[in-house]
Amino acid sequence: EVFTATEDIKDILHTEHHLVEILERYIIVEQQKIDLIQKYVNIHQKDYVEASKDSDSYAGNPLKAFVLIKRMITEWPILERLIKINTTEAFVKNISTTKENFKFPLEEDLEGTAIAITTIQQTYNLTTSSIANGKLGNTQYNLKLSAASCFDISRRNNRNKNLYYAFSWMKEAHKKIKTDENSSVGKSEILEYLAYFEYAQNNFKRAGKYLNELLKIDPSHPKAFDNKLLVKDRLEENDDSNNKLKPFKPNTNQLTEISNQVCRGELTNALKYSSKLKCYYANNNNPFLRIAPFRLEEIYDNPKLVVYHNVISNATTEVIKNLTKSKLERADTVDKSGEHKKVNYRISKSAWLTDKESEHVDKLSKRIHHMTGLSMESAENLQVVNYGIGGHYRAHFDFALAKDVRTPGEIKYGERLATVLFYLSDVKQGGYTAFPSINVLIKPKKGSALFWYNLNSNGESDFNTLHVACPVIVGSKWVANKWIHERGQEFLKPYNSKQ
Ligand SMILES: O=C(O)CCC(=O)C(=O)O
Ligand SMILES: [Fe+2]
Repeated sequence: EVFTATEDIKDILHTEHHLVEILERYIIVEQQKIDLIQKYVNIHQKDYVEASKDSDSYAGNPLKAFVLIKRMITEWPILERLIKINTTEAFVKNISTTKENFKFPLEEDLEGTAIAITTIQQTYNLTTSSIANGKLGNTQYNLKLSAASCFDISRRNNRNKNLYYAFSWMKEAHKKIKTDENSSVGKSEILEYLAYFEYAQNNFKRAGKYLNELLKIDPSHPKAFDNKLLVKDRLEENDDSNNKLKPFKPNTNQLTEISNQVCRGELTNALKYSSKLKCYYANNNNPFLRIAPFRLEEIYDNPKLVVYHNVISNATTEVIKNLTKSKLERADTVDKSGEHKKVNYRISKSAWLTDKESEHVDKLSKRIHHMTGLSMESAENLQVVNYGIGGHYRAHFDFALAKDVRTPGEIKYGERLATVLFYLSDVKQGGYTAFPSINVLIKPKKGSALFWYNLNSNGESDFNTLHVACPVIVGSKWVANKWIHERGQEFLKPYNSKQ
């Protein structure tokens, strides 16, 4: 699928462009054909008008007869052949090779993108109307969704039992259909859904209202009449408990709620990227770094969380992204049985790069050693990630939990002691890294890196390192993870190393 990495969406844009070029060529060829046929028709009609005035003298004129016969003998066969030339076949073949050789979206991409819109909406508290009219966050884009698109998003939410948003998008479709005359979705379909949603919320009055509206435009609607009787019964029951409204609520849970709040920057005293604990140039007593020390910003003390500014050059970020592009695979998680599973709480594609693969990757590992003072002996390869539409990763720890199965690497090298998270791109809107337990929110900045310890000074899992990749609203987010394990750090005593 393509929606899980914005890099792949770019390919889709190229695919459509290529298809349109084929269409343009097809139009030219067909147009030439039509033009020639039209020319023949015109000549005939001109002659015919003249001949019908006096067909005897027309037919008796040797010159006119010659021209007519010649046209029939020589030009008609050409025309016949021309009409028979099958330009469609080559065209169809061209289209299907394009579909084979270019990336083409699937139904699951449409589904994934619709879900992504709802995720963005829920995380950032955006109204359906504003999104449907092209507004994302504080930015107005030049795009309005049609009634049919709103209807589609509603139905997908309905199928996923996300009734709050299904209802909201259907109301939006209803609003839009009033001005959308050539809509591919009918007003009666929308009204039928709205009546059903109102009924499900015990709002029988409104359900009745929608059914009346439906019967007005479609008096023989197969279900509307029966449903109206049902609604009437419920209204006449006069049973209070029955008539209590049960408004839909967004599906959520406490952890999602807190994650969303921190992603929105709403948690009280949430530390922002620029709120400085301390900012200084570090050289870690490394002679290399005395010349070009790292610009380091301390964000949090316990767990230790720091940002290194401008730690990776533009050239290196581009090389790393390019090395990754052909290898990107949908991020999955490994379940208890050891099976890889695609999950909707992690919308991204990723690939691993080894130090051997490129001197840029190798240099980066050495740089991490100089930055952190930690040994790279037990570090994992570099994981490069490109997020997709609404790309995110729900609240998680980078260390394994007690219930998780340990990978052979984890058994051999110990836990993920520390994480270095490089930002390989800026993100236009959204896509922050958030730490709900300590109210820290970090805005991705191309070239900087976030570093934190996952284990406390006793080597125990630090649950305050819980973190989220907040949904990307607009933009392409690229990051790279380097996980450093316990093994190899024994003599470095990194735990208590205070600068
Ligand atoms: O992309 C981010 O902001 C965080 C990524 C992350 O936590 C991970 O990949 O483990
Ligand atoms: Fe993580």
